[in-house]
Amino acid sequence: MAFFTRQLCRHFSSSAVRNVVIKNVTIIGGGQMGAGIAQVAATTGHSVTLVDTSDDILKTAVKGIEGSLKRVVKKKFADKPEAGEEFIQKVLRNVSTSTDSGSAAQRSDLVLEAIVENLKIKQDIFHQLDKVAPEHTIFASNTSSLPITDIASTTSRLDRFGGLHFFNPVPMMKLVEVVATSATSKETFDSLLNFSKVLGKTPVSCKDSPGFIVNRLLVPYLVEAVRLHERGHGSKEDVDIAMKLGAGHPMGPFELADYVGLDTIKFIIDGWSAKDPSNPLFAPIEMLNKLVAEGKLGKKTGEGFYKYKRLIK
Ligand SMILES: CCCCCCCCCCCCCC(=O)CC(=O)SCCNC(=O)CCNC(=O)[C@H](O)C(C)(C)COP(=O)(O)OP(=O)(O)OC[C@H]1O[C@@H](n2cnc3c(N)ncnc32)[C@H](O)[C@@H]1OP(=O)(O)O
Ligand SMILES: NC(=O)C1=CN([C@@H]2O[C@H](COP(=O)(O)OP(=O)(O)OC[C@H]3O[C@@H](n4cnc5c(N)ncnc54)[C@H](O)[C@@H]3O)[C@@H](O)[C@H]2O)C=CC1
Repeated sequence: MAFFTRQLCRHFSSSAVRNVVIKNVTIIGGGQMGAGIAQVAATTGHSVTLVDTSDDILKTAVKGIEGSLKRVVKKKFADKPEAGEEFIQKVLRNVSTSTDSGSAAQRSDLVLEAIVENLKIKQDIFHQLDKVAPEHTIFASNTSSLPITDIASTTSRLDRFGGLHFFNPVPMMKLVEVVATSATSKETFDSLLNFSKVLGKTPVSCKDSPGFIVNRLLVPYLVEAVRLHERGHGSKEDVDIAMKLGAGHPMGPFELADYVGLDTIKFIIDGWSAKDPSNPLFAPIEMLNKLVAEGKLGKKTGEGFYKYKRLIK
């Protein structure tokens, strides 16, 4: 039946592809974001294949998903630990792993990419997958900062390409920014919007403009926090306390930067700086560059702006 559906879909011209009901999902990248998205998609009954470059990374990703599910069931099944364990096993059965993105994509309604924030690497992956994925398959990127139009440009399915920008930690954060390029079809956009809702998230519609909505506003705030500190106008600790107690943020800017990952932040700043070199917002951030050069990438490596006892997974 799946084979028949695939063949049928191959016969559609791209403009004839209807709304795709997303059931089988391939997620490329099993890091913080990919693992979180896989967890939420599997929890909501999707069949998920998580792809990364090695089995070791994938093992760590699945362990991370299990750990996060344990936190979820502690609440959800507080009085029924056995039902909680059953729930975890049921969700995990919906997740398979692979180092072969091509064969995973062949079985997918949606290929969602959550790999390093590097345009060329993202473009190369989608270029390869475009050749093997069924005609109806929608491609989407979870990029924080790169134009979806640029990522999609190496494929022949511009109408079936959009942005699905999740927030970290994915199981807790309710927002998804659904991004349409000028070429994204209405059917594709509606399918992505609907998928976000089925995941239990609240989607907002975004144009393919730098930073979409949240990061357009968040990045200047985070940059100004670090500049303020570099000018000697406040310690990291005081800046974080101030923004938590004075502005009601759950994390201060330095805590949040460590949580996002300083390598990812550096990719974002360097990428925007290359595009807009005279913009003072993107001038090099010495503290950030030094920490990344030392491999101190934030909470995920145990040290960033702060030191952590327990690594997050
Ligand atoms: C300064 C540097 C300058 C650099 C400038 C450049 C800037 C460029 C930046 C670009 C950023 C790009 C990132 C991006 O694209 C978009 C993003 O994702 S931005 C990040 C958005 N996320 C946030 O803002 C997170 C804010 N924090 C929180 O909401 C909370 O702190 C958090 C929910 C993470 C944790 O809550 P907290 O109360 O602090 O801690 P607890 O550990 O007690 O957790 C509370 C509650 O939540 C459960 N939980 C937490 N994490 C998970 C998980 N992963 N899985 C399952 N459950 C989880 C936990 O179990 C607790 O449950 P209880 O029942 O309440 O005990
Ligand atoms: N960290 C955050 O708070 C957020 C990040 N994002 C975006 O999500 C994407 C991923 O970010 P994170 O999960 O934080 O990064 P991460 O560093 O935790 O994970 C990236 C994963 O991609 C894998 N990978 C790299 N190249 C690959 C390839 N060619 N094929 C398959 N897997 C590959 C890596 O092995 C790693 O496991 C980035 O585009 C980032 O901008 C979006 C929202 C929030």
